Amino acid sequence: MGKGKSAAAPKKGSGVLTPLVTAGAVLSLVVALIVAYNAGLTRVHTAQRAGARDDASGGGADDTGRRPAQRAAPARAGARAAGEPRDAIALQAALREQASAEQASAKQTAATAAADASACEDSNDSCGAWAEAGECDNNPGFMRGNCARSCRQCTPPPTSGPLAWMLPPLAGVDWAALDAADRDEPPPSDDDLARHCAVASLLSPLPIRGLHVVCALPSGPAAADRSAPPLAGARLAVWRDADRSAGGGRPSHVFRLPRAGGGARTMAELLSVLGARLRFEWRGAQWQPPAWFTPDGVRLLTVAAVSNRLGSGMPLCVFEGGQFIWPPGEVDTARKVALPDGHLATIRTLSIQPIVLSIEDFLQPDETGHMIQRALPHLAKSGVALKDHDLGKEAKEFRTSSQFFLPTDGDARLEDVDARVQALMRVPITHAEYIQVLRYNHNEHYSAHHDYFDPREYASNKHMRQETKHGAKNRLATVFFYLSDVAEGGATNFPRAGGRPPPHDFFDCSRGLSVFPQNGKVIVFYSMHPSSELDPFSLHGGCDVLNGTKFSANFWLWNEPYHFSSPHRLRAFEAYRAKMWALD
Ligand SMILES: O=C(O)CCC(=O)C(=O)O
Ligand SMILES: [Fe+2]
Repeated sequence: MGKGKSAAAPKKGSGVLTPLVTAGAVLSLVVALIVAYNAGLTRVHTAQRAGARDDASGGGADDTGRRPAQRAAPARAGARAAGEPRDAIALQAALREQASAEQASAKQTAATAAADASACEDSNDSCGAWAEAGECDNNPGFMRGNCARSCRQCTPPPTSGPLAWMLPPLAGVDWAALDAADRDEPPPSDDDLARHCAVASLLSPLPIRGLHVVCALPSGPAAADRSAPPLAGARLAVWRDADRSAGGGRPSHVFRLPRAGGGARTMAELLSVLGARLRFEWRGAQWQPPAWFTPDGVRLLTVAAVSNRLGSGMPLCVFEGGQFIWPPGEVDTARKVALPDGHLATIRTLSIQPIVLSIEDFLQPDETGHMIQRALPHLAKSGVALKDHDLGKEAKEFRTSSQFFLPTDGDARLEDVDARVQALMRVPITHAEYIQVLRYNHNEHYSAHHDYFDPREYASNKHMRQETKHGAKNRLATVFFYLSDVAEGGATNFPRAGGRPPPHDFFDCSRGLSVFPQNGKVIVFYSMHPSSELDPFSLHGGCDVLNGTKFSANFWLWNEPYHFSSPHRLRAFEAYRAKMWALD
């Protein structure tokens, strides 16, 4: 597991925990923590009591136990501008101060990018953290005026040619000359690629949309200037969409980063160059920017962090959708991942389209029984989020199980599972829903559906459209726990696995990939491509239990922070960030 420094320490005066806090501030901190804690639990319990339906409907219902939440919070100490987020939020924000990669890159951009700075700035240091905490939606009046950048209110700069992209173009770069120079350079030899680009395990036999694999080729004399900024003049090889089939294993793009203008000094500039070269698509300001990661999921926040690794021969991954997804490689590719307790789990690719992974050695023997015992007294019939074309139908036409959203706070074993899921997925636990425990009795099932909410299928559902930010925010991945053995039936079936067409019968479990229950088994599947587009091939269902009882659980991770987070999860995220976000 790679290591990196955490983002900069919280600043004094930004509503943040610092060694300088006074006794009064400590007191209000404790009060606010309790308020925030209870507010979170209350919301969840309310949702559960209301029988919140979960999964998208027929041939696609989706699960969520969530309801829009107005945050209750005490007044913030000190002056507060009208509408400024109040204390519980400031506190949540404080615990995550400068937590977001987006914020880090936005700040860097602001320093150097004249292009859109005037139109799109944050006027408060806490904007990024408030945005992470959901305040752009909860408090739009204040936030849009004061935190336009963090709320992604920015409009793209005018496009001025084929290379223009979403972020500021590098001043002084002659793109035409650069293109011509690239064309004139000899392509990298197989030997160079073999020696400097150990990318084989990251590539797949078909495109993985939005995952781009990058390595640095040995620099010629043009890039030997040691005083140059990181990566200025570096020559990169890129496998677009991690696709090894396209060019017979050779990179789809080879290009030099510009030297003029000091090269790409900020992450925004670097992404701008990459976006221009790879023709990233501009999809609107509400989408998160692409992000760089090491192949094992360390988020790289600065050009220095990228440069240091590329320079030492490490291939890197760019995720166009801004969140890490385990590169599936080939079917049967196995990777080891270190979990917080030190032991190694194994991730094995079961399917590439959709991406389905099996996780070995993840749950501990007593944990499955513990989840069942905690959930049992609360189980109630499962619901579904009816799509427009299913309105008027009943949930049981799709799904006949029982369920409970199990809070993890204050339960040491479940807090442990939280920390492990975040470490496994390389996605902050602040992006997670609580654990949805499921029970299927004899003949119970869930017809094939997606776990994501496609806003086009919920046009009449305003809440859903807001919740999904009109498409930019959604469930990214499902970590699925099997909590019991099942004598017969009860498989999870992916009818479109292997690129199959949509099924005619959403209850038919005979096609595609079937994963059979076994106590302690864990799989992961992704509802989004790395580009953050929804993946329709992730269609799946729970097949009839023919003999026995099936207990299982959904652990859903979104591509952005979920609408609330408990103090325990915020702390877990802090620990994660310190280890897995790198500034150099
Ligand atoms: O029970 C299963 O195997 C799948 C359940 C599922 O897909 C869901 O609850 O969303
Ligand atoms: Fe599902």
